[in-house]
Amino acid sequence: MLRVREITVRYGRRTVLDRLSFELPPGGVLGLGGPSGCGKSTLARVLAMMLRPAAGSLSVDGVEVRGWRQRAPRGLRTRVALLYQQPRLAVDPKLRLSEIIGEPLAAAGRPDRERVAALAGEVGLTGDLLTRRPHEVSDGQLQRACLARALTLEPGYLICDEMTTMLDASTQAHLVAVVNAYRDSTGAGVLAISHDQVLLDRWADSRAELSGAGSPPGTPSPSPAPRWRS
Ligand SMILES: Nc1ncnc2c1ncn2[C@@H]1O[C@H](COP(=O)(O)OP(=O)(O)OP(=O)(O)O)[C@@H](O)[C@H]1O
Repeated sequence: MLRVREITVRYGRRTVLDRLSFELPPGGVLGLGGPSGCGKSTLARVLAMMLRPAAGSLSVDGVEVRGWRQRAPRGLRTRVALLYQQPRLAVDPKLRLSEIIGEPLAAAGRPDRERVAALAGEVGLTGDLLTRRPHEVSDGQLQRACLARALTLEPGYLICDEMTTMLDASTQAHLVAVVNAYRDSTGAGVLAISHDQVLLDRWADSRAELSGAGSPPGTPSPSPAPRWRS
């Protein structure tokens, strides 16, 4: 279980998440919607240990997270993988696709070409694409590489933050199918964040909505707390 308890996140003086509690169980796909700016990506970054909340706690399978970003213990950090909407912001432009997919394995000190090739095949990347760099492939091909990279260390939780928003229908369907197959074979928990109600209707086993925005920058709000509905 990925569990946040009473987390508060502020950007400057603005409170975006106010004492929010939330659980992502293993084994299912939870679809998360909510109006633009309500804090969905902020929550995703907290769950991936990339953003330290001002207050509250996060636990991963019962282990409380005490360090954030690079200070999070590797064993915890690699339990949760995050996929963004814009793959170009998530990769080193100098690396070849094979190196991008293999990054987590290399960082863990166990490079594994065969695993990289197998994952590339699963996400539908042909061998000729693996030697290319990000500027030589399409957004969809790069997102496929990012998904393969996210799966290399077999995370227990996968946070898909508008993962397929910029992509054509067939790439979207393929990536969702890869995530579902991964979920089926490993029992991972998936958080699917999207504005696309049709996609969430098809993809998610359960749904939740983050609603209520914080106050505009610099102005106090009588009720900045997002409300959680499921
Ligand atoms: N690094 C930051 N510094 C300051 N404000 C930020 C930062 N990141 C996000 N915000 C603000 O916090 C609020 C929540 O942003 P967030 O990206 O979490 O919302 P969201 O629900 O994912 O929005 P969308 O659906 O449009 O992607 C927004 O008003 C945004 O402008």
